[in-house]
Amino acid sequence: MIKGIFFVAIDQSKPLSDQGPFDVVMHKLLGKEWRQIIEDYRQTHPEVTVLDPPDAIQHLRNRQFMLQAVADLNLSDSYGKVGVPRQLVIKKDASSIPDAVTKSGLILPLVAKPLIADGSAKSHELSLAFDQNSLQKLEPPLVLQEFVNHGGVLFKVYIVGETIKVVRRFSLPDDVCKRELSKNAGVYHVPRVSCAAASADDANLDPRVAELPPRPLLEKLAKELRNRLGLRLFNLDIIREHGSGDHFYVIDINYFPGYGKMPGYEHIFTDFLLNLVQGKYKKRSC
Ligand SMILES: Nc1ncnc2c1ncn2[C@@H]1O[C@H](COP(=O)(O)OP(=O)(O)OP(=O)(O)O)[C@@H](O)[C@H]1O
Ligand SMILES: [Mg+2]
Repeated sequence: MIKGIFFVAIDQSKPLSDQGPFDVVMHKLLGKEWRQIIEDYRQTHPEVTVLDPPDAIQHLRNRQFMLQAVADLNLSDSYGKVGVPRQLVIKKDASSIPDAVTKSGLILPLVAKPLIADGSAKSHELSLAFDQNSLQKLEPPLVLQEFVNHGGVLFKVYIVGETIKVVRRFSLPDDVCKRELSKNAGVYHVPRVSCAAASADDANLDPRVAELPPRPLLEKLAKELRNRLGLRLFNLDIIREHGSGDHFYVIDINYFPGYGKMPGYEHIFTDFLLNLVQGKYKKRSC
């Protein structure tokens, strides 16, 4: 029987005083970091199932390491290839960026992403740098990623245990660089396009852009990443390189994404939790 489910979520964009009562009590009374709180709770309550280990969740908060598992996997089969954009980490000193970019061989335009992605608004403020001079206007610590042309469509792949759901979303258009360059050279602040409620499902899109990634490819990718990341509840943002047909890039991985936007989430989640409990009981009775 499921007695209760606690999803411990700390909203990093708000001060602790504005958090829900559970988090505040935990923090204020114990004065500990959230990971330690869960670890301690797990030790003293062995009957409780922790859905995903705190350290594995923490790993996804750093964009330097977030996509490493996908790069290591280097997935390529008859259905397509999955990689990650080439990227460079800049920890400090904005004036060193132009040189570092030249040495790395990265090709402009570059997407600049804050190094830490912790759910706060600031950590999701992205910029596009079009020219060498504008690079020193960026604010480290950050990750610089090559912009991959992808036809303005992104695939959000939701993973809940062994279930996968894919939805199409609008993304940055390929000509954003040309358009912004004609207005003013420099740094363009990227709006949070993929969070917009609008789905791209009904839009009149070029079928070569809109076609979902092949199911067998996604299944293989999800299975491998579940194991490599050690997580069950996450999503992948995937784009298809424009004109490549079957070359995909994972550009972002989020832990416990907004599942409310995943079609059929009520049933999927209920089944996931019930399977978990049944699995636990089976183990106990063996
Ligand atoms: N390497 C890239 N090439 C092309 N477009 C990119 C690239 N990286 C990011 N983008 C665009 O920027 C958007 C946001 O990037 P990303 O998902 O990495 O950041 P985020 O902070 O997690 O944003 P969000 O929370 O909106 O997903 C993507 O949805 C996509 O439109
Ligand atoms: Mg994203």
